[in-house]
Amino acid sequence: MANIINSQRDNIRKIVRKARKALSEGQQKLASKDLFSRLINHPRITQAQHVSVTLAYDGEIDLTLFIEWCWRQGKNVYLPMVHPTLKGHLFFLAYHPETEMITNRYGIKEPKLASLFNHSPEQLSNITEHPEIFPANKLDIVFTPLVAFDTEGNRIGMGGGYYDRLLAPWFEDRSGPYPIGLAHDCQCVESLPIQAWDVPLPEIITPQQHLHFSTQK
Ligand SMILES: Nc1nc2c(c(=O)[nH]1)N(C=O)[C@@H](CNc1ccc(C(=O)N[C@@H](CCC(=O)O)C(=O)O)cc1)CN2
Ligand SMILES: Nc1ncnc2c1ncn2[C@@H]1O[C@H](COP(=O)(O)OP(=O)(O)OP(=O)(O)O)[C@@H](O)[C@H]1O
Repeated sequence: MANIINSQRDNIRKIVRKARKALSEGQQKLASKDLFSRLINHPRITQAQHVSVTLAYDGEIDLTLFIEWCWRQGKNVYLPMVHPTLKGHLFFLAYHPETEMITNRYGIKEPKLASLFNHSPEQLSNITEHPEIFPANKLDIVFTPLVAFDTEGNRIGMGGGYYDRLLAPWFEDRSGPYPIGLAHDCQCVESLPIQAWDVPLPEIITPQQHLHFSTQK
């Protein structure tokens, strides 16, 4: 059964990734502008001080306009860094116009955490606190990337389990950072086959829609 679900999920990933990658430059630009207008008029977003975002990858919607607006507003912006040794875990690092960047194992740009390069693999596995790492539970909003979402707020991502792990405390008892999913409209499917660890989102914003879901455990 689990195998059937996994192959269905992989199929959906393949189809939706192809659809978003097929968007033209013009469609991407328009989508990015329309999403931007929605984001800057959202009360929870205008009130947030610490937000994590992502840099567009694999046809994802481009958040550059929004990121630059956050900087102008004096908000603190963070990007995920893939943990060098702990599988499936992310760190959040400050992102500003002068941040030195590197390309991670997936080909996504992320801030360079210079001092980490001096640590052994054993030391790296034990790092949870570090002056340059912003604690995830202090983020006001985690803008959550996704590959596909459905009409009940379920999402699947690229398959790393990074955001499911990160959002588990929020799902458990609303103790972690608040997630808002961001996507193109073409990433919506009718119904996703879900797994026990999947965290449904309370809100998903696309260029054309602002969806709210009542997510109960
Ligand atoms: N823009 C963005 N940044 C993000 C994420 C995301 O979904 N979008 N992530 C959200 O979790 C994390 C990265 N997660 C990822 C998980 C798997 C693959 C992946 O398998 N990519 C390629 C293979 C790349 C390679 O290994 O060379 C593939 O699917 O073919 C990519 C990213 C952190 N940063
Ligand atoms: N909270 C969790 N604790 C432990 N393992 C988890 C958790 N969430 C997901 N995983 C594991 O991560 C792997 C990938 O999960 P899944 O395919 O749902 O990722 P995804 O939703 O596509 O990725 P992401 O969450 O990064 O966007 C699975 O093998 C799953 O068991």
